[in-house]
Amino acid sequence: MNADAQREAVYGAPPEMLEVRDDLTPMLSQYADLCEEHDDAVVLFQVGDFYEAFCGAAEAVARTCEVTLTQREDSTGTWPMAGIPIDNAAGYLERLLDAGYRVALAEQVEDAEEASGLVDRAVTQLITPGTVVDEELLDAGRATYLGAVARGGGDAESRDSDAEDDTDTYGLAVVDVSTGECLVTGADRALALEELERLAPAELVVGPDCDLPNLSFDPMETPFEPGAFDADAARETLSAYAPRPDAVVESDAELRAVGAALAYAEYAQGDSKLEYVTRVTRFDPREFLQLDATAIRSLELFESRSARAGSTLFSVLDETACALGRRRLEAWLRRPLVDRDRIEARLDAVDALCDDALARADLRDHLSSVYDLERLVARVSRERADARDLRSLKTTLDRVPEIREALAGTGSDLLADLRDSLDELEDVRDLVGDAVVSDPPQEITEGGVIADGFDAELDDIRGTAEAGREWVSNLEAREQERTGIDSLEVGYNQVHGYYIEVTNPNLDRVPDDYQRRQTLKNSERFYTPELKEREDEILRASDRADALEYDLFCEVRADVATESARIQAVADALADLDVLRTLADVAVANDYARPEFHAGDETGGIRIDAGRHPVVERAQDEFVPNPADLPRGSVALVTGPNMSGKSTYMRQVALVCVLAQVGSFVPAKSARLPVLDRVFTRIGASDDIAGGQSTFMREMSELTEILHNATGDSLVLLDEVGRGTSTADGLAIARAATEFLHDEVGATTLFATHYHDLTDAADDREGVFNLHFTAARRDGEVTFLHSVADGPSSSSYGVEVAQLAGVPASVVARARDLVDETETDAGTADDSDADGVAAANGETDETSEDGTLAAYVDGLENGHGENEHRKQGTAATATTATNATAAAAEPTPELEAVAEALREADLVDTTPLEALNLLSDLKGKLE
Ligand SMILES: Nc1ncnc2c1ncn2[C@@H]1O[C@H](COP(=O)(O)OP(=O)(O)OP(=O)(O)O)[C@@H](O)[C@H]1O
Repeated sequence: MNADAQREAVYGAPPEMLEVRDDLTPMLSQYADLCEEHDDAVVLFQVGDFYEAFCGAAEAVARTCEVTLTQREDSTGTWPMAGIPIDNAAGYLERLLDAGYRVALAEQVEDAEEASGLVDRAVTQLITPGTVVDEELLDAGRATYLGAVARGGGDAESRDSDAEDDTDTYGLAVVDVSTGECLVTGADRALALEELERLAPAELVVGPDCDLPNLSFDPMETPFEPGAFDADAARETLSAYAPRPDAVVESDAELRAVGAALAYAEYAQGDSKLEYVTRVTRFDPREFLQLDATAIRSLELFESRSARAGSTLFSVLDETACALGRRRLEAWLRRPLVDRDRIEARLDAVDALCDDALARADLRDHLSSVYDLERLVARVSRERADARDLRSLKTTLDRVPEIREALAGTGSDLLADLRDSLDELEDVRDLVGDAVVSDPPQEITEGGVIADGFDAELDDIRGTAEAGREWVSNLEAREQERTGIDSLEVGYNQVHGYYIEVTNPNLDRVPDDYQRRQTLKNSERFYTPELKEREDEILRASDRADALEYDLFCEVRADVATESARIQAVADALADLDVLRTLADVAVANDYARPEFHAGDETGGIRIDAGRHPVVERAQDEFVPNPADLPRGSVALVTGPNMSGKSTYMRQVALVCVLAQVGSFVPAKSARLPVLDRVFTRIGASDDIAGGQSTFMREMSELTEILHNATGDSLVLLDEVGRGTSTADGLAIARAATEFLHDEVGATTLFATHYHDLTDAADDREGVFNLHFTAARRDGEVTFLHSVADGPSSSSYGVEVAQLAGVPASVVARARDLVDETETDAGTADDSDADGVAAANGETDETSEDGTLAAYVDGLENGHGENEHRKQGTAATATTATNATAAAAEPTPELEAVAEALREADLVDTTPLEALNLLSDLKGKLE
């Protein structure tokens, strides 16, 4: 049984219970019913302070949560049982979710003390990765989406079977059940899938006939009634959230997707409308800079793949003061803009804040005491908010006037608009302020929640209780006087209530109206009829007060819930403000510059003066800024040795563009940019290996994506494309792709390559040019300069990298001889101009054709230092080289062993780091 099947096996009513169904105790019968109704989840059944599971589900819960498996015995049998405490259920629920279970919480929905017979229970909440609302299970900095994908155009039969996949429309909708955010979009299959990857919902319901490939993220796929995807059913669901459902969506597929997403969200929340979903927002993916999952990953926006854990663009930018801002920053980074006006509006706002340190500091200060309003208001609507939540709402609203004040002097249209949309919500604030005490208890059923003066009846009841207590507190003195017993005491305990305590020696002086309550070793406890009456009065009043307080609290909460839309609008503005002030803080702290965009009718390229990589610069003592001047539609071929800075450079150009379109300042002295429609990346030959596809196949399908979809407004980064096959084929593919991108697509392209021969492509196309990174070599030591220069690279420094890695001196010396021989034979030592930096420094410069370690090894394998592609062109030279090598030296046994290990190494899939490890192993072998 696979893991999914194993999980599903414990869903539904336990078969052993069904066998004795009619004989089950009422409680277990209720359990079996609920399991049958919710046969897509583990039902956790509230029994007092615990959630219990039985039979197979109990075993799964015990195993997953590491709790004891016990038994419940009754006349019908012995049932395995496992329970988790309700008070700290979150950690256990998280374990169940992590293990891939879906959980249905069956809670007691009536007061156990008031129930006559069996307590009523119902499933109040389904807990799955996409529907969690519990704060402890949510990531504060990320939206948790549940997604639905639907395919348009009616059912499968009526769809034109000859139609191409991408002519079909797909709809995609996501709902964040914890905040009420609801987004819907539609596009052709490819674009919709790309958007799906970008939104990466934690859970997915998939409509009929949808054809989804393997996704790069791992959502829980939930089977959900196909009927929810019917257009009519979907329209019906959506109409509860939008008065004119067809005006919200633009296609049948979108309607089906958003209808199903909302229906599933409702189902998960106990089949009720989600009042806090106050807006369904439709967007077109083309309204944003399209970054597919590969680009998001390879640009390391949110996840770092290097050893520098945590070093992502997001982590560099994340100076947000509150969770609202953190989630908004994430959303902005995932979807940079393409609308020039909106970008400029954000940039104006950041600019204004950069100039106003005081406003920035004030905003940060106020925003840092802002609670997660979106999730708060959702809890209020779901009737899950407690008194502390309402106070947190008030604390947040108290900050609004101050935030408006801090914005008063800042001159930007966007900031002014945001300031205007900061409704101070005085009515809500005053209501909560008047109703709820300032430091309320966690429980809302045990009193102490509602403030004095809020409700006359409550004040009256409290007055009665208070008067009773005062009477009691004076009783001691009165009774001491009446009885003459100075040691007489009045006390209270939970079990017996109020009492008058008299020590044994004084018992003879006890008046007649004293009635015995309790006998202790040295004393007796009494009560009087009057004391009993007062006690009942106090207790009645407290009970009534508690009940009334609860009712009043629920009324206040419901009143606040009716203002959800207004509160959400404030949350929205606060989130934007926090991101804008964060971007300003980051810009000032890191010396970023405001980017400029080419005017509307200009079609300029990318021009960056002294650009830096925002993440790498943080990890370096000294980062070398580099310029970029990439005319629109040009292809820059970037060569240079391993470790010289090619990837960093290419990524930094892309990151500057992405940041600019987010509305952020950029790490550069200045930048003049086009508005890009997409950024494509194909980076690293051994990256992103998807199951079932060879590295090369994967590489080629990504290349295909790019060649098909890039436009003249796109930026394309290619790193070592073609390396996964033979040199001749790889070079040919790289060359053809370069020509196609230049001639047909017109996308601005940066292409890092070790194929030196590719650099010739610059000779016959004006828009193709060479850039290179170089290193300085002095006394056999190599230093990477990390600065970009015009023209192709001429030196590989592969031997120096080997030396840096600790390859034995004899091997390094031999390799150097081989390189020298190759260069002499090939007569290619004409590169002094190309490596201008090194030459200008008076350093020697050496050349090889191909900078990869693979090429170096190829040379060894062939018994000479020649490369395959070079051999093809100059057979005569190759012969000479072979002779020269043969004459040079007899290989020693150590070298033979090294050569053998190298022969066996699969260099196609070898990363530079692995290569260094390999070299270190070889060194070990020789030693
Ligand atoms: N401009 C720079 N200033 C300072 N250090 C840099 C710069 N660019 C890169 N580096 C440093 O050099 C290291 C290697 O850079 P990078 O990975 O870009 O090289 P590469 O040429 O792409 O190498 P490979 O061909 O092996 O992939 C980086 O991790 C960084 O530490």
